[in-house]
Amino acid sequence: MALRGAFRTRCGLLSLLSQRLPHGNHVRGCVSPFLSTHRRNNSTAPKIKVDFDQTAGVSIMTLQNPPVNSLSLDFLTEFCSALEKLEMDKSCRGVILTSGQPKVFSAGLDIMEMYGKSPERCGEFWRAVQEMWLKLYSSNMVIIAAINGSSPAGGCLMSMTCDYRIMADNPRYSIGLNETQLGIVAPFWFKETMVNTVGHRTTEIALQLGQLYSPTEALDIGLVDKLVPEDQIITTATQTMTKWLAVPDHARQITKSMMRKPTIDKLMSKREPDIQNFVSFITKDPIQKSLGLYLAMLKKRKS
Ligand SMILES: CC/C=C\C/C=C\C/C=C\C=C\CC(=O)SCCNC(=O)CCNC(=O)[C@H](O)C(C)(C)COP(=O)(O)OP(=O)(O)OC[C@H]1O[C@@H](n2cnc3c(N)ncnc32)[C@H](O)[C@@H]1OP(=O)(O)O
Repeated sequence: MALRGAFRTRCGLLSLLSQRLPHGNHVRGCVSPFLSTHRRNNSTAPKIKVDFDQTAGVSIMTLQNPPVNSLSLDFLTEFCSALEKLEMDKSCRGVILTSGQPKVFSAGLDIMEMYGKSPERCGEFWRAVQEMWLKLYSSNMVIIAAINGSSPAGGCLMSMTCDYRIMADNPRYSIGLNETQLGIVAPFWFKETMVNTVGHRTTEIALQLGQLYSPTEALDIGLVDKLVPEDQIITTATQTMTKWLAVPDHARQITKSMMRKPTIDKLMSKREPDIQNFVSFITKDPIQKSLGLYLAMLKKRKS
């Protein structure tokens, strides 16, 4: 049933894009799903900047994958490797995640990684998405998200893996799991991460509608924990970190694990079927057509 519903994607995509277009700039006419070019970030520049304050034991990880910090395979690989290094460094007890790109924390999974790719490549990509989630969600460090821009879908997932979320109080920004609006389905571990964050009923509504929330709405439902003016986001995250690091590590870590272990264990025991499920879903023709349309519309709304 879920798959059948998800195949009715054209309508969902169009309605999402027309909702998102600023100031009545609606999609006009028919958009070709065929994309001959797409500006890619093929740069070899580091996609993650790590600034470690040895005295405080805190690293700031700045996401810098222009233009919108989409989670590509390269980005995820570099991110996991940087996080693993910090995890293994006993002098690093806390991480602040933030974006180096204007207006966007992360645009979520890189749609180009799911469009027109071989099943093998899609599988490799999905394993990297799982790995990012597993590393963040099970980290022994305190992780605080300093959400200084929009954070849809995978960007919201990334934020929800953190222990505390501070968002810039700018009504132009939005956050949420909007997958259904793209005609795709948030996997069970996305869903459970959201349930663990905002509760079952709120998640049920949010996921079915593919709802994106303004910062004020996100604060209301508990999707973020604090709103601050954008220029205060890092100082607030640093102050919050000091409070969290005042708690003895072992007690905090065991408590965190107790809260999150059932969800982590569930994905660990279903990793391969979850990859197969994703590959078989995403490579279906109707899903591919929808993703193509969505990408084309993302570009078109600029012109
Ligand atoms: C039964 C179930 C079985 C299995 C499970 C199956 C499926 C689950 C599968 C997938 C789950 C996916 C989760 C995701 O994360 S999907 C990604 C969703 N993301 C979005 O919808 C965000 C789209 N982007 C935006 O809304 C905006 O770009 C923005 C608000 C983030 C920023 O707006 P701006 O106005 O600042 O920037 P733009 O001009 O829109 O974009 C600039 C540039 O970047 C390109 N782009 C934007 N987002 C993405 C993206 N996610 N991936 C790739 N590329 C992206 C955009 O096209 C522009 O490109 P050009 O400069 O025109 O080349």
